Amino acid sequence: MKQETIITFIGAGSMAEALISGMTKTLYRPEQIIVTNRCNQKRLEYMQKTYGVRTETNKEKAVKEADVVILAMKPKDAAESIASIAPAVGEHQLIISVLAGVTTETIVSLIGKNVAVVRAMPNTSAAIGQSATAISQGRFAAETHVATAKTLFETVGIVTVVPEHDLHAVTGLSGSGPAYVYYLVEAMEKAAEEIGLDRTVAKKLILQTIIGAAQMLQTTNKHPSVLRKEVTSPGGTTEAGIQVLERYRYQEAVIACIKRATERSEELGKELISSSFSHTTAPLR
Ligand SMILES: NC(=O)C1=CN([C@@H]2O[C@H](COP(=O)(O)OP(=O)(O)OC[C@H]3O[C@@H](n4cnc5c(N)ncnc54)[C@H](OP(=O)(O)O)[C@@H]3O)[C@@H](O)[C@H]2O)C=CC1
Ligand SMILES: O=C(O)[C@@H]1CCC=N1
Repeated sequence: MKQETIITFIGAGSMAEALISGMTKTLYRPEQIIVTNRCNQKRLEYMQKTYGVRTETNKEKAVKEADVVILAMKPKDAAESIASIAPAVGEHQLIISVLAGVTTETIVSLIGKNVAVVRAMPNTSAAIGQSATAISQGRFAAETHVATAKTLFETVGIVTVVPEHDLHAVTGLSGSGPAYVYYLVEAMEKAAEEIGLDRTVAKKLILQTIIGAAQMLQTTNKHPSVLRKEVTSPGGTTEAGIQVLERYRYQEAVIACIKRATERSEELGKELISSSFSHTTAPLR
């Protein structure tokens, strides 16, 4: 990607911030990034002060200046938001969407032009360069557009290219994934308090336990069940603990959670279609 590429974010929330934080630490100068949102002026001031990026309240102007436009609003706001920028979008531009559930075909239809769209599903660990991102190519996107998107997301973590229908599952798995881990940590912190450990000591131990386990998975390449068995002495403490997790059907709960999140991604896409195109017969997938 050329150093002078201008990237405009439509939306300045958690995901935009995570990406901007990672991107400005690596390949991009803050001046290459323009951030817009709906109306939260304080948020734009924060983004400008924190990352040095340019901010713009005139969305059309921000879009016209861009080589790459990143859609980073909630799916429920997408119809109104994309309609408001559509007249400013040119067919030379690359549109990257991080919207959960919303297909490239829906975005092309909302813009109403044969524009290159790459759909991406990063996660908030982008903020520290540790996102697990999957991307897919829209109908009018060329390989060069995919390469541009890949380069962009590689500044904030690892990137894999998947067929678009897989992106719902990716969203349920790794898009939402950090929240499942944080939820586990919340529970471990509550448990530590109940069993009488000092909060600061417990926090330190929990954090290193998570980091250590993640790095064991990465560096040893052993199957998680093998690593689990290495911790579990017959008749010991781990076995006793895991028996309780089994009684509460821990694995079943996690599997159901990821399936439900995947299904919700599909629903979000359909909700946007039915709210945007209920009066048309536009061919959408
Ligand atoms: N959070 C996450 O972990 C992940 C999120 N995503 C996706 O990223 C997208 C954004 O999520 P997230 O950052 O969490 O959401 P936030 O609610 O944090 O941010 C949404 C942003 O969109 C802006 N916005 C709303 N309407 C418009 C509009 N009409 N024009 C321009 N901007 C608008 C809001 O501006 P204002 O404040 O002014 O209303 C706000 O800056 C979603 O589609 C989500 O599916 C994908 C992967 C992970
Ligand atoms: O919760 C959501 O809908 C978004 C998509 C993936 C993570 N956050």
